[in-house]
Amino acid sequence: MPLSPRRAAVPLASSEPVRLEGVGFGYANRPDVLRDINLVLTRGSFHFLTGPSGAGKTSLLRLLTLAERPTAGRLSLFGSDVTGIADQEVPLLRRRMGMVFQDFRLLDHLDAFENAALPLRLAGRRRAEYADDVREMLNWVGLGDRITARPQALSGGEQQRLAIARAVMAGPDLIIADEPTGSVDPAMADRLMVLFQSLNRQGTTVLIASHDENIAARSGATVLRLSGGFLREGLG
Ligand SMILES: Nc1ncnc2c1ncn2[C@@H]1O[C@H](COP(=O)(O)OP(=O)(O)OP(=O)(O)O)[C@@H](O)[C@H]1O
Repeated sequence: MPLSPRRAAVPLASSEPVRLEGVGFGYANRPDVLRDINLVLTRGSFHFLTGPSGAGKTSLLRLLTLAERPTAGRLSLFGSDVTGIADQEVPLLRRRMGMVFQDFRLLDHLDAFENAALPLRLAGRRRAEYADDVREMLNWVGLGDRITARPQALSGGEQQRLAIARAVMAGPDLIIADEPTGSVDPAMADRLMVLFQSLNRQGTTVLIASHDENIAARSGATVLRLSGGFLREGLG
């Protein structure tokens, strides 16, 4: 098995990492993208978010990672109402999340090891404590021989795997991943799913947005579907 991320010893403040009540969202001067979204992700749940291109999957994830604020309704994370949270309060909350973005957002001046180790460094851990774990994780995602490579020297698929390694490295309470297997082949996609599932079994709440309804169905996770701005459960 891949990893045994050291989870924080502190108990979770809430058994509901995510709660949306009547949440709406729209970009300026455009029709609303999300309407009356009601969703609770309980601790240790695993959900896929599907829906056609443009349905609002990324927009919903951007609300959850606090890159955007709802234009209606109420959003709570880890038991706190964050609907109107101030920007300066966001980084601390984000430390409890592992985020995989569609454009990866790796740091170009850091090599693969340092990128993957970033959440551990931010958590104040010492390199000697985490170096073996980081190497083990990079091996697991197939980057064992690319440890000293900078992101710009990695292929799209390798960057995606590195972004996932970074997101899961510190054993976050909540993983929010946007098309995390979009740039890898099916065998690697299944391997990466094992990583998410292994963390999920340890209590991490996982939400993955994906076009790939096959991988969603195979995962056995609850599937949520966005269509016309509304959310419903189930495939198709
Ligand atoms: N920054 C923005 N400003 C204005 N409109 C936006 C912005 N980002 C997205 N949109 C629009 O919001 C709608 C939802 O986009 P979003 O990226 O959330 O969909 P998606 O389901 O993630 O799509 P995809 O599967 O193609 O990534 C689309 O109509 C899109 O054009």
